[in-house]
Amino acid sequence: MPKGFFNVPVAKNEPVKSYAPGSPERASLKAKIVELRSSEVEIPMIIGGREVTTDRRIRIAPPHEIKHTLGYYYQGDESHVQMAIDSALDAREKWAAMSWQHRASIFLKAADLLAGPYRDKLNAATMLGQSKNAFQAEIDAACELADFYRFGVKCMTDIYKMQPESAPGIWNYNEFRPLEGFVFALTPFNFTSIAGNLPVAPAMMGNVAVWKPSKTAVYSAAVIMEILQEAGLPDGVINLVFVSGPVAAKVVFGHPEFAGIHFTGSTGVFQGIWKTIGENIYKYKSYPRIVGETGGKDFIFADNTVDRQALAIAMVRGAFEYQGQKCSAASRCYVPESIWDDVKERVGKALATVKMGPPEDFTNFINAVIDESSFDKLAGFIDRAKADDDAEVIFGGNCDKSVGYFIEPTVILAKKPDYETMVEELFGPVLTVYVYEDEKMDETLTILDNTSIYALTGAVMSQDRYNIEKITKRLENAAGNFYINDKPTGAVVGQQPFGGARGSGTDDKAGSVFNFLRWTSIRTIKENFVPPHDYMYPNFLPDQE
Ligand SMILES: NC(=O)c1ccc[n+]([C@@H]2O[C@H](COP(=O)([O-])OP(=O)(O)OC[C@H]3O[C@@H](n4cnc5c(N)ncnc54)[C@H](O)[C@@H]3O)[C@@H](O)[C@H]2O)c1
Ligand SMILES: N[C@@H](CCC=O)C(=O)O
Repeated sequence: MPKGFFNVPVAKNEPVKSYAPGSPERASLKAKIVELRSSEVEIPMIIGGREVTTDRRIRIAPPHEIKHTLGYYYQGDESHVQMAIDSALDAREKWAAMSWQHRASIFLKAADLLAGPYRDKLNAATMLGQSKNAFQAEIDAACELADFYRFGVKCMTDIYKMQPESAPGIWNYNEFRPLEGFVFALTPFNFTSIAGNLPVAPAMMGNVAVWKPSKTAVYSAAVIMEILQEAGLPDGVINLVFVSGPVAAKVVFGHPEFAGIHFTGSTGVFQGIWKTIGENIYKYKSYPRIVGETGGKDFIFADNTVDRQALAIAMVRGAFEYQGQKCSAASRCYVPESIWDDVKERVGKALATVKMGPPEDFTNFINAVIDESSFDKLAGFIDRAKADDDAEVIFGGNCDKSVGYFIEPTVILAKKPDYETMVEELFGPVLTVYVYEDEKMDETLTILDNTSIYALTGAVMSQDRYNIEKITKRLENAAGNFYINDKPTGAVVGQQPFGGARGSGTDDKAGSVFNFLRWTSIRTIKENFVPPHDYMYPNFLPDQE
């Protein structure tokens, strides 16, 4: 047990490196990319700390160069999920009993390893495996993941400090127990940091986990696991399996010791999971914690006082960084008629300079979308917009999957506010603009609020403080992360706790104390120092004559 009340190192955001021409980090990252490209890796599952292979070897290719082979991973089946659960439960007692400062040390060390000696490897794996440019890999894989681990330790200790009052003669305290059972971390392809955070946040609170990453992010997941093992994570605390979602779901959600899910991904998948958990509720020892951050239809709303150049850049960066594959990406924009021609020209000017191609060429802003099914889905929306009277493709619109899954940054002008690309999450480099009549601002805000099922991120852009205040209030429930005069992407751990409501998730705010509270079951203990020796209250005594 700890012999002292220890302060943890002060959490600070990991500084973002520039990768500018001539910088040492640029040379070192480029060398790592060459190294990773030149050898094919074999990626096993990691169950109970052991490497597990199968006879199903799946090829991994960069989305931007589908003929190149980065390596292979081994696909498991139901037996591997069961094995992962068994290993997690075997590790549970010892891990749950470990002093919190030793748990903290492991994750602080992991943060330093990934921000230091592993920075290039994790960034390069993210660039090659998920087709991210150097800057986008840096803010995600290196910085956001290091932030998740360092601020996670702060969250854990802030929670441990949450203690009740004690009246004279008694002592009350909260004990923050891990959940009884195992946690399932089910992670998406688009953020290496999210994948690395979802199994770790419960583990920091003393839980054990089964982690199933997206099949299109196995390459970087393996590096995260390597870092955690090097940081000293004991065997079985986090078990990495490569199986399909439904296979994992079948075993995990039928298990009596299933204690919680930490999910990030699409809304439909989360709703299906919630339903399955509900149907199985009688099987579980405890009520499982259900934490899910899901889809978005994120917006920018501008009025006619807006700084037009700032709006145009927010549209381009907010919609097209990482090919729009951020849950936070601006995908619908409302612009008043009086300024639209000017804004359109500025957006067009910026897009004319945007380069598209593989991330190995650091001058490319746009890389490929994640896989063929995403490419086909996006191309379908764009083709329909080209043919539809209710829409017009005003920029981009070309799609080519001959070398990799490339889709030009595309802007669609919607002639009605509920055109399909104003409503549905596309998850790609497609921004839809609706031009409203200046005098119909209030009506347009109502439309915005009612157009989609989501409420993840949104931005108001204006220079009129009355409008900023009014719109911020009016759209109170339209976004869990709301921005004023900024793009709606790029939330930083410790600064903008992240998560949405409505169809966008349970809004438990990843990387914050609100999230960490979900991974503990509090036992409150009361000790009475001098217990009474008589059952009588004073009022039972007879009146004195
Ligand atoms: N709100 C947020 O914080 C946030 C952050 C990142 C991504 N996202 C969302 O994630 C989505 C993009 O990521 P994705 O394409 O990897 O999501 P996805 O829902 O397709 O997959 C997420 C995970 O669920 C698994 N899965 C898929 N179908 C399943 C099923 N039937 N049963 C069990 N598991 C299943 C996948 O294999 C993957 O590991 C977008 O909708 C995006 O908005 C949200
Ligand atoms: N921190 C990121 C999270 C994006 C999720 O996909 C952002 O705010 O853009």
